[in-house]
Amino acid sequence: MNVRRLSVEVLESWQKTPRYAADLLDDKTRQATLSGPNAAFLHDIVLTTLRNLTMLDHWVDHLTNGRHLDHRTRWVLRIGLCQLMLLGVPSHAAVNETVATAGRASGLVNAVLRRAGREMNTLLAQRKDLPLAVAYSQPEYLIRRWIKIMGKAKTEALCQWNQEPAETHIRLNRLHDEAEARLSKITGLTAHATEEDFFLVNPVPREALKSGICYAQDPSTSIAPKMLGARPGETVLDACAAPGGKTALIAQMMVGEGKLIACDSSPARLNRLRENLTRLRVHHAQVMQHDFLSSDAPPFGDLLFDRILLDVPCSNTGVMRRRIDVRWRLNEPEFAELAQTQRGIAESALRYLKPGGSLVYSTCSIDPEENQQLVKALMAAHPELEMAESRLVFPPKDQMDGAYAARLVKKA
Ligand SMILES: C[S@@+](CC[C@H](N)C(=O)[O-])C[C@H]1O[C@@H](n2cnc3c(N)ncnc32)[C@H](O)[C@@H]1O
Repeated sequence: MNVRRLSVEVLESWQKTPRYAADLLDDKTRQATLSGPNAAFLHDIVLTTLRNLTMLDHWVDHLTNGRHLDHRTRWVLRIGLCQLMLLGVPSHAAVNETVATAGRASGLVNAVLRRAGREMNTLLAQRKDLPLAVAYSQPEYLIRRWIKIMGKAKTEALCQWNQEPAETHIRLNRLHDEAEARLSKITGLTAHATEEDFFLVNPVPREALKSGICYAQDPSTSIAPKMLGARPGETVLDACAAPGGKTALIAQMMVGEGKLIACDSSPARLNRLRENLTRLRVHHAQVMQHDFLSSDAPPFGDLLFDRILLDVPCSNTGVMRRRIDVRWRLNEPEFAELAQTQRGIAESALRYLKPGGSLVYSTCSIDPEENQQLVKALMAAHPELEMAESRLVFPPKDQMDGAYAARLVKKA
């Protein structure tokens, strides 16, 4: 099984389809029945290549003297350089195995990778002098936008953060009676310093996740549900709920008492939400399909809620380390489009908030257009709203995924 050939296949289909790299990797791993070190190596090559795409292209262009290359040859060179320059694969293995996948371009690939071996130290040393967009492989418009928002030092810290492979955290699911006892027997868990019931895991405890005693989620995902502060007996709406990480935590806080309605507009994502809630033993949530941008009456009728969580769709700029596709799929006009969607969902959901009730608006974005500016405009249009608290998580400072949450109270 040639892992290099498989990685080129995954990267070529990533370029042709809008599918996520992680999903393509899962499919390929299954089809090729890869496991253990081979599966891990395939993941490493593909994700490291995508995370360093601009840097690798800079090297490809230098080492080929700017020669025009077909798509496949470029991917072969990128994965070859990725192994040599970034993954520390011994040069004979990186060169020979990559050349073997190159077909008619094998002569060129061989010459370029051998030249890279000779120039490696110089090329790596030159990285620090390159523009941030090249050295950290982030789109130029994002770098410009971030420098304007937060200055160069914080932008560089964020770029550095985004280049590290993401760690996996799990949350202990207290709705499962045996969760605590069973989790205590698992090795490789480190309790999170500040977020209760969250653990850094290595390796990922797949059987424990399947059994529902825990759920894979970053500690930052608990901020909005905790800010919402749902209590037993209340009537609570999670308006954009799928796949359900936050719904499950809200359900745990309500200890099964009261009314919890979990909505989402996407039927496919609602299926995942139902599966997750069943596995996590969330029995009292009612799952309903509703598009908060449509003029349809909501399936929960004229119910008003004590608390509403609005975990709206967003740019995902807080989770770019984890979601490698984001930087290459997002474009600048989308920020304004997203803000319009977010505002529309917020306007619609506000109608169902009781006087005296709380609405938590949250995103996994670090961009003010989707966060502070949006909430400010919403409050300006709704003088009945008061800001109770807000928090922006900045990954390099807080050492977790980026997120924003603001709790707005509707005056009684
Ligand atoms: C950030 S995700 C929610 C994540 C979820 N809260 C969790 O913790 O697992 C945003 C969700 O909003 C849903 N969504 C997008 N537009 C919507 C709309 N107009 N009305 C309701 N849900 C919508 C998407 O399908 C997506 O599942």
